[in-house]
Amino acid sequence: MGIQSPKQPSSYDSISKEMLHDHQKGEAAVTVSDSYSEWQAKHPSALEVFERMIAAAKGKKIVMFLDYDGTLSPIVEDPNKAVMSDAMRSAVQEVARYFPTAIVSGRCIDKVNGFVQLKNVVYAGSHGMDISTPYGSLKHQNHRHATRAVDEQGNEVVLFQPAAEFLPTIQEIIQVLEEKVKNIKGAMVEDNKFCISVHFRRVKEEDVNSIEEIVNSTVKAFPEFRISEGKKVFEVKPRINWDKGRALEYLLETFGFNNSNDFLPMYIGDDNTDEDAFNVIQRIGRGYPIIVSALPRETKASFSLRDPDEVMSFLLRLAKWKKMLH
Ligand SMILES: O=P(O)(O)OC[C@H]1O[C@H](O[C@H]2O[C@H](CO)[C@@H](O)[C@H](O)[C@H]2O)[C@H](O)[C@@H](O)[C@@H]1O
Repeated sequence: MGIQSPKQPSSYDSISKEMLHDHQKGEAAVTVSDSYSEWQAKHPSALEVFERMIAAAKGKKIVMFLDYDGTLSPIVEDPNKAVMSDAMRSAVQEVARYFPTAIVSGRCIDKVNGFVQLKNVVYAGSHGMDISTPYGSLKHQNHRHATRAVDEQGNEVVLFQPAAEFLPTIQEIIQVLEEKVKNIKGAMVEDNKFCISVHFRRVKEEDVNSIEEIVNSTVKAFPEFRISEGKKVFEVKPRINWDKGRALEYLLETFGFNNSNDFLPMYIGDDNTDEDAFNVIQRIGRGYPIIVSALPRETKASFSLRDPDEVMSFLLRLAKWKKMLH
């Protein structure tokens, strides 16, 4: 780790069961009883410790990983309207001018690409189960699930899709779920290509249990799938050993950092699935895991930012610092 990171709370795994029953509170995270300032003392604001962070990063190659929803765009009622502001877009573009940058989202790649609309970043969709990286300029190894392809813009890319074999079953599950939730007002099934999001943000409180039962009973018939919970959403994913943490490792290797010791990954995210990436950064013992949260919560992140506005300030500051060094 670049600078002394504060002592971490108990393991993320041990809290996941509790999370499954937390949806009535709304955000599927385990909140802690600390006040925000007590919590921040354990997870200092990345803006407040910025100078120390960059001092420790000197001479190291920062690699930036950014989650999308709740990090680059605020959480909104309608998932289709979670647009990113132009100001945030320029901040990400600026950061990506100086550091290899990846957007790692639960959304399918096409959707997140449509929101972000930047060419100088790489995209990992479906919680890291769909990674598209430009062919030729990066250090691709021989991976079983990687194939060369041409994307919609005509660029040669390498697609890494470890859950490709599940695509037909995912479509089958989507049909079943859509049929079953169609009479529950506000419920929405989102096709994220290699995973499915069943949203209940706009569902009446008394109908949330019915949604949970529908998801549980549907997925029971497909034992090769599992359910996790995010921010007012149940997510159905293939039961494979792949997550945002594994995606971070794959991307570090593809960016060419597997045999080097002068890189420093920064990962900024707000959701439970981002904890897998925070865990990897803690395990490799280098880098800055930063949680976006306006509430104290259990996390493996060492640092914090309150909301997407603070994320934007942090990104701009980082780009400005690097620009001044040039
Ligand atoms: O990994 P992420 O990029 O953070 O994506 C996680 C999920 O985000 C989206 O849902 C969440 O944001 C919506 C828009 O603000 C909100 O309406 C919803 O309640 C949240 O759960 C997205 O729609 C999901 O597909 C992603 O998996």
